[in-house]
Amino acid sequence: MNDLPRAELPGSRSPNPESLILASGSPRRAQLLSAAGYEFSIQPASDSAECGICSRETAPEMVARLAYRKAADVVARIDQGLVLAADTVASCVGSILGKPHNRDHAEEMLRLLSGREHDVYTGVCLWSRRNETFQVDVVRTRLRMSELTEEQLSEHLDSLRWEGKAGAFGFQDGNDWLTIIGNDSESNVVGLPMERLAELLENFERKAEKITTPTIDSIESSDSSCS
Ligand SMILES: Cc1cn([C@H]2C[C@H](O)[C@@H](COP(=O)(O)OP(=O)(O)OP(=O)(O)O)O2)c(=O)[nH]c1=O
Repeated sequence: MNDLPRAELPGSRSPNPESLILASGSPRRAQLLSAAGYEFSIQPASDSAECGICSRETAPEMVARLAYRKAADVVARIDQGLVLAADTVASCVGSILGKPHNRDHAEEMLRLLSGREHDVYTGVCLWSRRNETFQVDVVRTRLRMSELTEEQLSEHLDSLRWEGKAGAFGFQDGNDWLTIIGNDSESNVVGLPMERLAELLENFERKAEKITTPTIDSIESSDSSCS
């Protein structure tokens, strides 16, 4: 056991002795972790960890891969700690919607989502530097967006609340045209599935995989069509 302060892991019977490092620049992820009482430091992954497109990937495969890449990027820069990385996208009628590049892109996404049900996926990667083990998981939340009027669309685009948000909307912004279907996780939409995260942290030592296993290849595809 080292001398670092322990990560506070609510609900955990044996707290992980490694300090928790959030590998994210997302203010929403930091807020969710703080609100749940976790102690952590922040080291965002570099932008290059998030690039890479593979046309054959599904949304859950993509968020798993990107969460893994973001964690790996930060792990390479630290000597100790338990790294937590995540990636969130929306998925609707076969299209994967990440963060919009500009207003037109945001409008295109919202017109696709308008009046439809869609899924938000968040991939989470926990990676122990001490043990060189990792675990990746993906959580889905199903939502419905009411048909947007032209006025609602313009108001939302003008507000710029779409910036930096997958699918060009923020569930946390309290829009009455967005609802979660069933009991799916709300925090998952905003960037971290807190209920699943607590379970992952609780069971991490038992379920994490050694870094040298072939599982890595299934996450970090070496396929040449994926750059
Ligand atoms: C769907 C949705 C996404 N989001 C946000 C969460 C994420 O910050 C963002 C998706 O982009 P991500 O690439 O997952 O995260 P990020 O670039 O903001 O931060 P980092 O890579 O450093 O971790 O969209 C909301 O805030 N509300 C929502 O309702």
